[in-house]
Amino acid sequence: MTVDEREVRTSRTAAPRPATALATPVRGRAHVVLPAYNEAASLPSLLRRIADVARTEQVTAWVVDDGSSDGTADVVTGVADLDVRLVRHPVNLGLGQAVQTGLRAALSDAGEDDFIVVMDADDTHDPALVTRLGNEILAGADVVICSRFVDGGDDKTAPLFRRMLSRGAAVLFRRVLGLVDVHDFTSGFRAYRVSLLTRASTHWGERLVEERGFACMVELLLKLRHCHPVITEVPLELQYDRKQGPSKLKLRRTIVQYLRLLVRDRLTPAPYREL
Ligand SMILES: Nc1nc2c(ncn2[C@@H]2O[C@H](COP(=O)(O)OP(=O)(O)O[C@H]3O[C@H](CO)[C@@H](O)[C@H](O)[C@@H]3O)[C@@H](O)[C@H]2O)c(=O)[nH]1
Repeated sequence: MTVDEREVRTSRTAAPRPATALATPVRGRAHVVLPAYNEAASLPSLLRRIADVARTEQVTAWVVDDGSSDGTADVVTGVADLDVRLVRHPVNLGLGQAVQTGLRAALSDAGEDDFIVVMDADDTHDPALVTRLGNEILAGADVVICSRFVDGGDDKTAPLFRRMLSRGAAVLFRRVLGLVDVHDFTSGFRAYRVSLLTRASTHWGERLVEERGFACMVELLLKLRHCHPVITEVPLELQYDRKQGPSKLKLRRTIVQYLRLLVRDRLTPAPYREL
């Protein structure tokens, strides 16, 4: 089975896209947002791998250095053959704020045919998938999730307790939210159509991402779902064996954040009204 023949699912809740008979879709630039906290050891290798993708794709990488103390900002400069932009938080504001900063920076520069990718900066995500993500967006997807939990995806290189957390969260969110076509709610590797993020960002402004930690990925999906996006998934083989140093995910804190997000979504629908 080739990669392209592997499972790709489309959200059943998606509203039909209006006919754009006269417009020929154009493959735009990939804006790759990399939220980074103390990733000086991993970023050089990751940026080189993104530069390889930039041989065949138009790519801008947006590194958001979130108050790192290990010289993360210093390793970002001077990557050959890659357009890299650095945005810095003077102090650590957390993953959620770094994602929001990166999305806003990329949106301010992106054209309507471009697409925005968010991926981890720890070199465990293969940037070669960016091409596949662009194809999915061109084919009509609004959100593309790189999923560990569809055919062809896996997270077997990750520690057992981390795998249990991600799978448990996926089962819980699918059941409670009824988004049955999404299999990996917490993946940090995704692509978004620019017009979708612009709409959501205009609506929510600074509140687009309120979660500070890893729950921000789920929060974004919950908010975007009110725009009735077409959501597809492509398989992700997590390359956790490339990781330098320990995970920054705090297990108990993240479980609490996931549960709080679910309760808030169920009990207070007001901020999540239709867009
Ligand atoms: N800017 C910023 N980035 C942060 C912070 N904490 C973590 N990150 C960034 O978030 C990414 C993931 O952090 P890791 O510490 O590498 O977590 P992981 O164990 O690889 O997380 C895996 O599981 C998560 C939950 O399922 C997934 O969300 C994630 O994509 C990945 O698969 C990295 O790019 C890391 O720099 C922070 O405070 N600020």
